[in-house]
Amino acid sequence: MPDLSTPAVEVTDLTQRFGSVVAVDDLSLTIPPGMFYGIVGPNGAGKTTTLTAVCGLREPTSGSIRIAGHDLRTDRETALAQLGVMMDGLSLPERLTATEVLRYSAGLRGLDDGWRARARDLLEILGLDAVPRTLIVEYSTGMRKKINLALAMLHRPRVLVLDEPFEAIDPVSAHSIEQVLKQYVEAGGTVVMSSHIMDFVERNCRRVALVAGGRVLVEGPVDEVTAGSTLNERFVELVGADPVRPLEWLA
Ligand SMILES: Nc1ncnc2c1ncn2[C@@H]1O[C@H](COP(=O)(O)OP(=O)(O)OP(=O)(O)O)[C@@H](O)[C@H]1O
Repeated sequence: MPDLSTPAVEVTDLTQRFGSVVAVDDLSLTIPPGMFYGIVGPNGAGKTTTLTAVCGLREPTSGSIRIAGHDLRTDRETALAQLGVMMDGLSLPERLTATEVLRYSAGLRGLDDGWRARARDLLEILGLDAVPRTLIVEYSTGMRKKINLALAMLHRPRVLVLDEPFEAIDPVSAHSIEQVLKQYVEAGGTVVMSSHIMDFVERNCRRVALVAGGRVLVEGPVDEVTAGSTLNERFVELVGADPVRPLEWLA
């Protein structure tokens, strides 16, 4: 069972500037352990930038991050050991097969032999066991997502950080991934994920943060945030949607 007194992830006053662009603007989030936590927001809201900082992949302009109580700056190795990360753009050893990549990762992490059974299960559930000889370089976008998820889970981290995990994933695979993540949370893990799939967030996440312009617009239990509407409706209401003017050249 998770230590319920220590947040799984604590982001305090996080700011990330890129030149004159303020991608994340004094953002704070406290993510309790043992739950599905969703981060939603429009394109360019700062979701990926926030998750990139949480994973220790970029030093923020200012602010602090703690993973299961470990400060990412002062206790980096222990903080990162708590995390499994699935983000686009993370490089993979392209000339290896899925099993070889998992073996490589297990070796780097110094995992005991239990990784083999976990790897078999993950490859089977994610449907990657059907292409045992295919090299990563030959993988489709969705297959890359899946091997990244397997890599993220292989060492049984306390916290999984997933940036848009269902983008480019077919419905059957999405269903399998949803079941895997549910089991992971039931076993005490924490999933922090960004998504544009409101339906998924509403169905699975216990809490949600709606981010726009690098700030948290609203945060709380999903049913409080939705307040009787759907998450999709609340999203549009809070973020604001401009009416689309008629395109005369389509007439
Ligand atoms: N490396 C970078 N250099 C410059 N600007 C960046 C960089 N990364 C992100 N930005 C800018 O920061 C802002 C937030 O981007 P971010 O990718 O975090 O948004 P997002 O909420 O993940 O969006 P999406 O839903 O489209 O993936 C955007 O204005 C983006 O253009």
